[in-house]
Amino acid sequence: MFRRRGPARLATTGRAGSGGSALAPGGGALALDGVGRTYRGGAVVALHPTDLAVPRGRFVAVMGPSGSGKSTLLQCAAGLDRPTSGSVRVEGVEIGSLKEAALTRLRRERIGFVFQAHNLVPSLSVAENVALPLMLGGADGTDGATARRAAVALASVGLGDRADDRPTELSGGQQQRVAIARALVTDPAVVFADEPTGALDPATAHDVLALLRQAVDQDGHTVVMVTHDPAAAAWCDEAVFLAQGRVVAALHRPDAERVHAVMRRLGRGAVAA
Ligand SMILES: Nc1ncnc2c1ncn2[C@@H]1O[C@H](COP(=O)(O)OP(=O)(O)OP(=O)(O)O)[C@@H](O)[C@H]1O
Repeated sequence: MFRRRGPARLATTGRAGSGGSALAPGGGALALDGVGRTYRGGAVVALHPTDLAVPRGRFVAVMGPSGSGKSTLLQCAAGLDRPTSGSVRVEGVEIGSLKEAALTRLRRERIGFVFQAHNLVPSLSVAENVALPLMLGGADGTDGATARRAAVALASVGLGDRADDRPTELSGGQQQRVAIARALVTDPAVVFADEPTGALDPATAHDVLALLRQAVDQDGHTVVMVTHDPAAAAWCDEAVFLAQGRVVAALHRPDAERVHAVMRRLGRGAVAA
């Protein structure tokens, strides 16, 4: 388990002989056990076998140089890609054992996604966009309960008064907040955020990160966020650093300066913390 308090740690524990790394063993919201991904019959190793356990109610940043395996890790953890080795458990459910339909349902109901491009549907209202995961899951849109859940999620991101607008009537930051409401509306086990502030100016990025932090602190959500930005990582409880497909470092309660220092080291080719 991650520790809430304690000294900063750069050290990670390796899997003997595999180069994988673990912040901590155990279950919780998300657990990767020896998850690896290769391409071209093993010629390209995007992710070496990796262990990672994320307890509920944590905000975790995944960082590392370009090509280090961040997206690969995220895609495997979120059930968007099938790893070539190891297992992923979401709330204890091993997703590799699920058939495609069950995996789709798990992704829809237990996982939230926030991407750099928010992918809102322009022809739907803001409220309808937020309700979309519920509707796709078979919710009855006419009984009021779906609309109420969407309204609560929208209010939680401060956009309760924009429910009837179209996404194009909102600013980029507001659209990203709608995307966060949409990710949270199903009360997922884990929210995966891939560069959620990559397209935003610093002030707007600040607001979006504060919302994700609030989702963790106030509502007990779990967020795993890929980011290149040390200032974004500083909002997290933990930062894990990848280099050449391996977890090579971790920071507890990271601050931007220490994150910068690790990234500088990794940029110079140092892969051992
Ligand atoms: N479909 C694929 N076929 C072959 N190699 C791939 C494929 N997808 C990813 N890779 C390789 O796997 C490695 C990790 O890629 P990944 O996209 O996970 O890195 P990343 O850290 O997310 O990079 P970035 O920060 O630039 O988005 C890279 O060397 C990449 O070229």
